Amino acid sequence: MEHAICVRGLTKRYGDVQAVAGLDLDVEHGEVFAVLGPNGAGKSTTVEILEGYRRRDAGEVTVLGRDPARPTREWRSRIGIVLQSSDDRAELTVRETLRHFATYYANPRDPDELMEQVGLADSAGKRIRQLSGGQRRRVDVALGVIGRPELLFLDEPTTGFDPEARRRFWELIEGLAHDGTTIVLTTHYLEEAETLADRVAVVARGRVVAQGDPATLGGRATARARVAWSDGEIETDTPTEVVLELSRRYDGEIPGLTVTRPTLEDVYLRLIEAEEPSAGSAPETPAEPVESTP
Ligand SMILES: Nc1ncnc2c1ncn2[C@@H]1O[C@H](COP(=O)(O)OP(=O)(O)OP(=O)(O)O)[C@@H](O)[C@H]1O
Repeated sequence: MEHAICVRGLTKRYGDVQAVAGLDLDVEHGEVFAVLGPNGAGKSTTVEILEGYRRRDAGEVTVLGRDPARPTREWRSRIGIVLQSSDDRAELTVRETLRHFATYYANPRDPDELMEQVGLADSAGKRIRQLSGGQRRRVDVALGVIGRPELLFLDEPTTGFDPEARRRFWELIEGLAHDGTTIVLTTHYLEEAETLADRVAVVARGRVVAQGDPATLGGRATARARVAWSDGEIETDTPTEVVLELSRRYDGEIPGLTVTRPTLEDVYLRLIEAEEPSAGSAPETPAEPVESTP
């Protein structure tokens, strides 16, 4: 079967800024795919092109079998989008909002069940403008999934969530993924990507610089382990031997023992640093935005 999303050689320029610079990407049906990258890397631009809300300059793009530059109503109804927050329904209650949006779809989720799932049941009668930032975000997510989309785009979905709300949200996403929804997620939370994503892509300067299973990205699983204890630490390829040796030395329990491998954040930061223009060389783009002449 063809990929849910297929991108080859995608480019997009805004004036002097090359926002997307030859990006390749495949997302399989049913997977959770996280797009990581620093501010300005080109993530939102790419996702907006995939959603059919931004024109590309060049490249081949297929989303659910169609070119998103030529969207149809039927194609749009198969896609759910959660943007970086919207306030336009401020005077309606949560329940009214969900019921209203449910009428747009042929086979919507039940609004009451959905409010329960996203943790909004207690706020059902509140007006949107009375909600906290985190609660509004849950409304956004509920609206993104109410039409049972095959493909769901989530743009930084848990920004502003407290830890408990984030956990509940992750459970909701895991449930959707379990039911077969393909999910594309942009996030700055590495833990979120690690928890939810089957695969991640790291985008820097408009290109994918690494992609794969978050557990093995950038050689993570085979990287040297760090064994630390209260009197020292060592990097090693054979942590078991080191621990056995230490155990003999201490004749039992090793005080303060930890054995760690690079975290996803370690690997991510290394990849991003490698992409930054090296110190002393001239940057490709000015650090400060310059006024473009009309
Ligand atoms: N509408 C626009 N007009 C001009 N430049 C833009 C526009 N949208 C984005 N850019 C520029 O394109 C580059 C990529 O931006 P984009 O929003 O795609 O990055 P991002 O990876 O999503 O960043 P963030 O993590 O901050 O959301 C940036 O340099 C940005 O300033």
